[in-house]
Amino acid sequence: MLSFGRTRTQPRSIRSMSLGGMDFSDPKRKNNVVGKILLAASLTAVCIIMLKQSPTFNSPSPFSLREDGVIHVLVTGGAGYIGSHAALRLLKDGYRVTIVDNLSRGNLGAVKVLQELFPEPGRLQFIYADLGEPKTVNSIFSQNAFDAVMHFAAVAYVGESTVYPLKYYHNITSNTLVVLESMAANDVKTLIYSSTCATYGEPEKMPITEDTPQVPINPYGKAKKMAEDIILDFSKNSDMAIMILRYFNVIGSDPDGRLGEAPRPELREHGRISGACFDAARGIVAGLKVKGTDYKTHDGTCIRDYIDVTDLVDAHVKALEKAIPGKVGIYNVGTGMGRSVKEFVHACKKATGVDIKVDYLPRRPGDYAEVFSDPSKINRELNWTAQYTDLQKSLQVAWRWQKSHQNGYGSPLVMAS
Ligand SMILES: O=c1ccn([C@@H]2O[C@H](COP(=O)(O)OP(=O)(O)O[C@H]3OC[C@@H](O)[C@H](O)[C@H]3O)[C@@H](O)[C@H]2O)c(=O)[nH]1
Repeated sequence: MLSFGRTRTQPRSIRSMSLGGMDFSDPKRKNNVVGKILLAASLTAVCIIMLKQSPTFNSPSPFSLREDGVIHVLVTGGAGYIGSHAALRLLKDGYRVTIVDNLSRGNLGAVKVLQELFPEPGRLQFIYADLGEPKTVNSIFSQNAFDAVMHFAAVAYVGESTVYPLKYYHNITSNTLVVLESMAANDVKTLIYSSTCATYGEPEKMPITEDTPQVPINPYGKAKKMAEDIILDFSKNSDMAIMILRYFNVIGSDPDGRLGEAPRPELREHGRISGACFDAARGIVAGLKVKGTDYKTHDGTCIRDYIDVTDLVDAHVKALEKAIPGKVGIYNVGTGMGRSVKEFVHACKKATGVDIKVDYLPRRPGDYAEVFSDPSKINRELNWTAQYTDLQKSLQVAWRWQKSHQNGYGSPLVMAS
């Protein structure tokens, strides 16, 4: 039985939740008032349609009808790549899940997939909201009895963070503060926080342990480090159970092909290496741009530790199960193996069967030469070990989804059919 051994006042219905939490901070959208209004109108329509189709819509909210002690997890960013995979795993394991997402980076189509897999009343609810709005967030918390929060929602491109640093500090650091304040105000006792290897910067010694000094070198890593610091300071006078997971480079997708990674095409220039390789393999872009060949590594390209998303969400569930009140656990989540960008591209060519054209460009601002993890602490303390360590196989699985979803989930604001 998934229970935290405590009873809470059961939540009221969320169906009247405002749709006002939209993120218009993207500089490209700023001056487009008409665009904002149209987007707001279409999102409102789409979300209402989705909620009407949702098994959780019919009143009263099934979430207010259950007294069965099932653990209720708030998954922020649950429409995104990692968040949706985590929500799938939680639902499969019998948890009750609420996804909060502003759809600025995530996809409604991913939520629809989850709803179709778990249509039973009281399993999954979706709330469209922006974590940058404290009042909205607090009302979501006060209307639901969350037992735990997995806080994934975040912008997460190193390159983009160097161009729009304020967006990163706001979206990552400030929004984490909002979530933490709402958790504290509503007595939510467990937090699993998505942090990153980017908080370490460019350490002199490899592999990276949790004691390696954190000296981030880009706004993304700095914003996450600041969020970690806020959480750590808060924890000193709190009985909240907290786990901070520092991910290395996440790849792959659901082995059963239900979910995948669908980054925004308009952010392609900032996108991660896996998406860039797949775009090149599909011929959507002319070729892959490898950014930097003069690093002090064995082949001149950056070295990263690629962790499969299935392993990553497993680490989250283990962290949730083993979180201890009043304590903070900090863990690297990686394979312990470093691979260069050139090695990654080679694996991607094999996985896709496409001889991807490669162009070599200068370094990307904010990049560090080499990071890979020492995962022994999480192996030992959470009994977690990466299982999907064959890079080519992980990329093959992701490529299958990419090929069968040429347009991702379709428009991010509509449901996959
Ligand atoms: O098109 C591309 C994209 C990326 N790259 C290179 O590939 C390497 C990996 O870059 P990615 O953008 O995929 O990933 P990063 O290492 O910058 O950060 C990533 O890992 C840590 C996570 O927490 C971050 O959210 C994630 O963005 C870098 O050397 C980068 O310069 C290219 O050569 N071409």
